[in-house]
Amino acid sequence: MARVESFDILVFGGGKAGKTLAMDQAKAGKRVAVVEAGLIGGSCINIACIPSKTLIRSAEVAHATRRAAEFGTHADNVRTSLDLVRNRTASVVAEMVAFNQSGFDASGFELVIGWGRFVSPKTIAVETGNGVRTLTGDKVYINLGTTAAVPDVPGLANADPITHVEALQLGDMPRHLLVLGGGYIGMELGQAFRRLGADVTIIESGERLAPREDEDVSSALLDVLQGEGVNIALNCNGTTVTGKSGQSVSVKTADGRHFEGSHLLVAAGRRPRTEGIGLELAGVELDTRGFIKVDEHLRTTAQDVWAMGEVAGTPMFTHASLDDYRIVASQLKGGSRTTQGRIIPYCVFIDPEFARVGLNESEARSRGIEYRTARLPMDVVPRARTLSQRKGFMKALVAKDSDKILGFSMLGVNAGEVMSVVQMTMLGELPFTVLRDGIFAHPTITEGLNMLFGNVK
Ligand SMILES: Cc1cc2nc3c(=O)[nH]c(=O)nc-3n(C[C@H](O)[C@H](O)[C@H](O)COP(=O)(O)OP(=O)(O)OC[C@H]3O[C@@H](n4cnc5c(N)ncnc54)[C@H](O)[C@@H]3O)c2cc1C
Ligand SMILES: NC(=O)c1ccc[n+]([C@@H]2O[C@H](COP(=O)([O-])OP(=O)(O)OC[C@H]3O[C@@H](n4cnc5c(N)ncnc54)[C@H](O)[C@@H]3O)[C@@H](O)[C@H]2O)c1
Repeated sequence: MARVESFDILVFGGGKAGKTLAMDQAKAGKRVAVVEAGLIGGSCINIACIPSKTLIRSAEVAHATRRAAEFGTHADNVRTSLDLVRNRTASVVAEMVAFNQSGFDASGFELVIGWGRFVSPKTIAVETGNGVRTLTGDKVYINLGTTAAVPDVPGLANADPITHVEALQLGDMPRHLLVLGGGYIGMELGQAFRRLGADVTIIESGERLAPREDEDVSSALLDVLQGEGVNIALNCNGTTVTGKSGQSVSVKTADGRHFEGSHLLVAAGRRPRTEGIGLELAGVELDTRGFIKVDEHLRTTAQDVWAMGEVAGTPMFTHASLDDYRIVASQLKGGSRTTQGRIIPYCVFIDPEFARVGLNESEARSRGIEYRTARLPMDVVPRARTLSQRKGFMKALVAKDSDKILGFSMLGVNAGEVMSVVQMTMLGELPFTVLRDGIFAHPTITEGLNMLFGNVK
């Protein structure tokens, strides 16, 4: 039996929650190790949020340059070099990785690079470049994330589809990008590649984009994307795939539609990283969807083992994984923070952005909550006019029998930032009248909240 190295805290997977916990505990004087396959800083900075938002910014510049004449400037012969876009993305990622690495070094935890798997309760064998190391922890925290799901569509796996990982590293412009899935990744990357110069077709099995949002949101998202020439095919069921991504690929639907492209990006949801890593040897049980079963304190079914982030079924956002860190850190300090009742906002980084916090109408209805609504088209917000960014709307839900804000949705320029203002009002349990009557600087997008909440009847 290999020598077993003991730690106070052993973190399995260095995602947002895991790396933050490791730094925090190492700084507090604990002996801490993190087992990480190779992404220094986790998915967000290497292959997900940061590279995608960097690519999206390049796409915004390309789009704005093409619209330059509208603003009085002529920019002829606009062309995009995807290799330069890729280099910019890679350099932003490299800076973030270096920044994370220096934070890790300063905190003093041990980063063990290699593929890990449980070999017994609270004990992980890691295949490092220098042989296998076996580590155990008094307390173990699992933060392994998810990978792109490849749905069971005939011919799909054989077509070698790309995922977000490869899409964010392409150096040659796809002639025609087919995107399987019209969710967050499909919408964000679909619009970005269209703006960078590719033809794009999004192939979505559902009857509308973003089905968790209200129907008015789904149809506005459709208008925005179609308005820029993204071809969107809904209700695509019984699909089959032939050909190879990177050469020539085609997708057919059961009702006879047929899409031809040069590349196929699969963006059809996520799969937890729970297979083949010995969770059964550790006593860690899974739920019916294959995610790690946790309680509201993020405790797994194994003694002194917690799970955090996407692998634990937490909503798939970096800020939600960070809040999982807060929950486990609070327990280490004798606190009682839990996952119950937390408000997790989100923002889809299409342009204009879509952001939501709290309930939308369909959720309020399905929970039997009575509400009042207010709606405001972005077109009437003065700042949106000065920016020529007039698409979209704001919508708020207010309780029927009190002035409590129940939720806010916005498709519009700076939606993520405006949403945060509403979120602070909700966190402070302030009435909607604070946003109706507060003095906001003119002309900001946020001042639209005066008009929006003025529309609450
Ligand atoms: C394209 C894309 C864009 C996104 N954009 C946003 C966004 O704009 N905003 C937002 O909030 N969220 C976004 N997300 C979601 C966000 O990236 C995740 O929710 C976030 O990174 C939290 O992940 P995590 O902490 O669960 O784990 P991760 O960050 O995925 O960390 C898990 C770590 O475990 C390691 N690992 C896995 N298995 C093993 C093993 N057996 N041995 C050793 N190490 C292992 C992995 O290498 C990885 O580093 C995006 C996701 C994608 C895919
Ligand atoms: N801005 C952000 O915060 C951001 C950005 C990207 C990703 N994310 C996170 O990552 C998660 C995963 O993103 P995603 O886009 O992969 O998943 P998603 O769940 O958002 O969307 C997947 C879409 O694929 C469709 N689909 C599934 N199987 C299909 C099939 N066989 N054919 C056609 N369509 C099919 C689904 O109906 C759905 O609309 C998101 O849910 C989100 O939590 C967040």
